Amino acid sequence: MSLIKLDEKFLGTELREKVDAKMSVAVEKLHSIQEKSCVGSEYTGWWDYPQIYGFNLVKDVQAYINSLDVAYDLVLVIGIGGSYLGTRAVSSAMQHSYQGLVNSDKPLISFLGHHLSETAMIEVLDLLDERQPIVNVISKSGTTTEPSVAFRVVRKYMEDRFGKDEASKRIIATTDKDKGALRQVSQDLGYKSFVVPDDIGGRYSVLSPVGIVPLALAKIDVEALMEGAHQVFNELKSGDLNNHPVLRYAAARNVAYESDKRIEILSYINPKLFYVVEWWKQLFGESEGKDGKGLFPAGLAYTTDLHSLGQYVQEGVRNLFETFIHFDDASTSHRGAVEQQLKVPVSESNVDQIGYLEGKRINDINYGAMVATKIAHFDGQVPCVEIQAPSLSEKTIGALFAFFETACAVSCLMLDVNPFDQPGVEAYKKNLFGLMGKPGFEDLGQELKTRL
Ligand SMILES: O=P(O)(O)OC[C@H]1O[C@](O)(CO)[C@@H](O)[C@@H]1O
Repeated sequence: MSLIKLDEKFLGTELREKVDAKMSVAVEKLHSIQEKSCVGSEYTGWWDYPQIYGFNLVKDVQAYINSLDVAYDLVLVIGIGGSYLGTRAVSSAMQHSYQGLVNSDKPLISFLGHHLSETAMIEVLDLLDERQPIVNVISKSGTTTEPSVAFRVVRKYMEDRFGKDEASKRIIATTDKDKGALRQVSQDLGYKSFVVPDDIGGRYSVLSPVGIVPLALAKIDVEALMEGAHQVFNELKSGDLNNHPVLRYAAARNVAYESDKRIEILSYINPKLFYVVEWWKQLFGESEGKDGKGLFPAGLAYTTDLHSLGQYVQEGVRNLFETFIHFDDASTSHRGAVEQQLKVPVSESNVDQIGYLEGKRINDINYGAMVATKIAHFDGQVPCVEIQAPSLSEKTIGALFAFFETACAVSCLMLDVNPFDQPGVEAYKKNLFGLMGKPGFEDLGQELKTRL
């Protein structure tokens, strides 16, 4: 039985039949990934990564962390896109939302290098002042502008505060095994370093050292994360693949696209999943949005967004396909791993007119709102599927990573696009080089300035 399930009831009969008819193609595309015969096959190192490398990686990283001779209470992750989103997805979901303000034996985790906001950088420097930081700078290419700028700022801060020797013990680099400026800097300054595998692109890299090192530093259960992913990859190696939720989700997206849907909304009812959805947006956006094709990946937080964008989803342009994501019973306390429940209190007066909810768990009301929304959206011509996972944990998030990575690659192949490149991202990067005067981009810079 699959760890993650897919409910297709509200896809509608017509689309469900179309999904059935697509399943042989989905299975064939999965096999082309497994056999490394698909387009972009040189970047399929994420497939089955837990079994091949992941569990050993976890042991190596834990051994390294146990051998650290600096104390820390803050992990600062510097990276952008696939070099930070997976880590942020897991840490936001698993740590207390007010980590740092409530009692906890776990370090705070913070992020930089994913923007160019001076104010936000200054605020992170303020935070570093309050803490004993350890820094993990992560860039596969080692040359991305945003993390390079942030790292230069933080490196100076660390060297000024701790001196070069101790700073080099508090900085860990994760980058290409031999290419790029970050590899050079870490060799020159003696940083501990980890390698981003050649055959894994940024957005598929969360289970590699890119995610495992910072998450382990933050004392998150990375072995369980790996175990969850391993379980899903294993499920996809045999059995009745025609009915496997990963492939049915990929086929449902494809069928929705062919039925003129152009936007996929990933809806969630637990605010702690915000960055899981941000991770998903990069995964599908960079993988599928090319050659003039692809569903635009959007995220909606319910019930919050029902009071802002809900009107559009119900009655705006009918080009939407919606995927709901639901974890069973997500109320475990992140302070002590003790199951906690919260019910609507009984009240003598019913002046607020919610007496009918007395004694009900908030979670049950929340799920009720999700089901109500799903039916309403289906009735408003938005075909919907629901991804159902066991209770929120490192293991289920790991399973979800494997679920979405595989579904994304299959979905792209069904659309005849390369799931593993992102040529379109270069356009803004080149323009920025031109406008900021990078050597070699002077002519482009001149030309752009005449257009301003
Ligand atoms: O790890 P790097 O090389 O800094 O790249 C970060 C991100 O930038 C991109 O190359 C472009 O957005 C992503 O694919 C990647 O996740």
